[in-house]
Amino acid sequence: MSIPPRKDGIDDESRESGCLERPGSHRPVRAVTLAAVPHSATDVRALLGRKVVVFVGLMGAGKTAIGRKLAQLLDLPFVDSDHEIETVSRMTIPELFERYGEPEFRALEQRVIERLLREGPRVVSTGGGAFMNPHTREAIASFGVSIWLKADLDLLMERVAKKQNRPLLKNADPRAVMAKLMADRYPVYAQADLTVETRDARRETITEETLQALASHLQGRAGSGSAGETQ
Ligand SMILES: Nc1ncnc2c1ncn2[C@@H]1O[C@H](COP(=O)(O)OP(=O)(O)O)[C@@H](O)[C@H]1O
Ligand SMILES: O=C(O)C1=C[C@@H](OP(=O)(O)O)[C@@H](O)[C@H](O)C1
Ligand SMILES: [Mg+2]
Repeated sequence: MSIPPRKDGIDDESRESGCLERPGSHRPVRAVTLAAVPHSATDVRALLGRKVVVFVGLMGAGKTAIGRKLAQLLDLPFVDSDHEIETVSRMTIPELFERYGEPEFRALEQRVIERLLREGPRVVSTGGGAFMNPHTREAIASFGVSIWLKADLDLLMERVAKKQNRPLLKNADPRAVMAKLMADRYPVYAQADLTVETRDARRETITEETLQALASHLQGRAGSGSAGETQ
């Protein structure tokens, strides 16, 4: 009794050798797919050249946390624009909002980010409202590669609940405020050069995924000479 052929039509010898024969041809074709080789941080650093990596996105997305880790991987300086604002003003963000109001905070934020962008290659994590300013967006487009770190509402709310340092959320219904900010800001964040979806995963995992997304983006630019992409 002969062994019935397998349903997929591939004989055992071909399966073991990883070679298939195309119907009507005698040239063996490799049936194995090479996994994409991850890019090293050194490659990405070289591809970046003088560009600044800029994180944008809503409060709680992890811009500060992931930006810091990515800077370590790339061996670049890390600056968080909110921390820089606090240093130059010698006030906390809530104090600035309270004493001078949001418009003053936004003006200072614009000046600080423009300076940081001119100071050479680095990773900059911005505060959630910074990218809404058209001048800041323009400066980021000239000097940087922008990454929108995108998260869902539940994750954002879980993360921001840990600290009471975000004046916009000092409200009876912070979830409704965040939902409104999502509706207002997402079309603008979508103008970033690339989007990285984040989730409840280890910082190291999200940072590595960000590195690979950045590599693909920069390689695309290097290869095609195109201005950029939005995912
Ligand atoms: N991948 C992650 N896993 C667990 N906690 C995270 C992660 N990313 C950020 N966090 C935490 O969530 C909170 C908000 O992150 P943060 O980086 O400050 O966000 P953003 O700067 O976008 O507002 C912080 O307490 C931070 O430690
Ligand atoms: O979304 C915003 O407008 C803000 C986000 C905050 O930064 P994070 O996004 O780092 O929390 C901080 O800049 C300020 O409270 C205003
Ligand atoms: Mg932050």
